[in-house]
Amino acid sequence: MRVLASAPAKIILFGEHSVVYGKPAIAAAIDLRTYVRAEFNDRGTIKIEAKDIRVPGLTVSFSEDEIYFESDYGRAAEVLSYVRQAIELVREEAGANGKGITVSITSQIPVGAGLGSSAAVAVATIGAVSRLLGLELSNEEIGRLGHRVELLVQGASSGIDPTVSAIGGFIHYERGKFEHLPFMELPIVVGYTGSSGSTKELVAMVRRSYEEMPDVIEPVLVAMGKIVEKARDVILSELDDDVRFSQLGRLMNINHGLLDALGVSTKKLSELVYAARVAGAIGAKITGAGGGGCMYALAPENQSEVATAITIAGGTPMITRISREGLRIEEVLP
Ligand SMILES: Nc1ncnc2c1ncn2[C@@H]1O[C@H](COP(=O)(O)OP(=O)(O)O)[C@@H](O)[C@H]1O
Ligand SMILES: C[C@@](O)(CCOP(=O)(O)O)CC(=O)O
Ligand SMILES: [Mg+2]
Repeated sequence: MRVLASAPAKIILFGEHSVVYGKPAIAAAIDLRTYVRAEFNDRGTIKIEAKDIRVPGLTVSFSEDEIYFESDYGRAAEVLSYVRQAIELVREEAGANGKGITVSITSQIPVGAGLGSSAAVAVATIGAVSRLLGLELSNEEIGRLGHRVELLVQGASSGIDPTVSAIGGFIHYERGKFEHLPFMELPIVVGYTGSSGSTKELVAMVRRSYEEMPDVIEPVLVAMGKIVEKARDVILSELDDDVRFSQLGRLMNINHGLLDALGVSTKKLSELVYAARVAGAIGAKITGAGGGGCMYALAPENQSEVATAITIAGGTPMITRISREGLRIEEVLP
């Protein structure tokens, strides 16, 4: 038997980092996907073929008639830990420890770019392997298992990414509880810096600041939570789109300033944010953990000008759409 599952990337519209401290956040699944194929093998091992992951540190030695490859095995094992933990967790849930499983991954999501590649790969793996083992899990339950995978690998995780990747759409999330917000076409442009940041390291960095200066950092996190509640009110309001977008844009700019205050922006991210605003975006901010990765801009009237400005500033623009669908079982072959 062979199962192919896919799960989407996401953007965090408001509230990354503060969501780890129990504050609310708003996120949407987007139309970039990670595909995971799962099948049994008879060796009793876990085998992972990750076609889009590059592991640095490969050394190749050439002698007359032989070639030797050496790689940093520790790094390779670490990079694959989301997939491995996802498989182990599902095997345990299914009472199938020791069952040989091969998974093969292809992904459209840039890695470490704030678009939730870790959650998408965990959710798609759990979806494919649970179906393979005959476990009947709802997408919501798969989101919760994805959260456990992120906790095991990162040490800390709010759970918003695996939740939105599993269930799709546009959500308000707080401490494991989510609410679907009405679907809306968001006129956004995502700008990718081309560099990556590790969520595990950035979340740990914010934690250190919090522990060193709780009186300073706590009010920043509280303000972020208030931005999210205000944004939710605006999204649910009956206001005209132009008024709603202009209020959301202002909230995005304040949220970006606070993320910068936490130290998770970079020169390049800030350059893309300012380039987008100068080109007419009504709001622009980091999305995801930061330290590289992506920003997004709200540009109801001038998406293409904003995309050009991001390119001129050295980034890669992506015009994405919200994905209503979360985890999807694409194919089950006997
Ligand atoms: N296609 C993939 N195959 C295997 N592992 C992946 C894949 N995409 C992402 N990952 C895992 O997720 C990690 C990146 O997650 P993270 O630091 O949270 O950044 P983000 O979720 O923003 O992309 C990678 O280092 C790797 O461990
Ligand atoms: C920084 C954080 O709020 C979001 C991280 O998203 P990403 O892994 O950078 O896509 C962490 C979390 O919510 O667990
Ligand atoms: Mg992640």
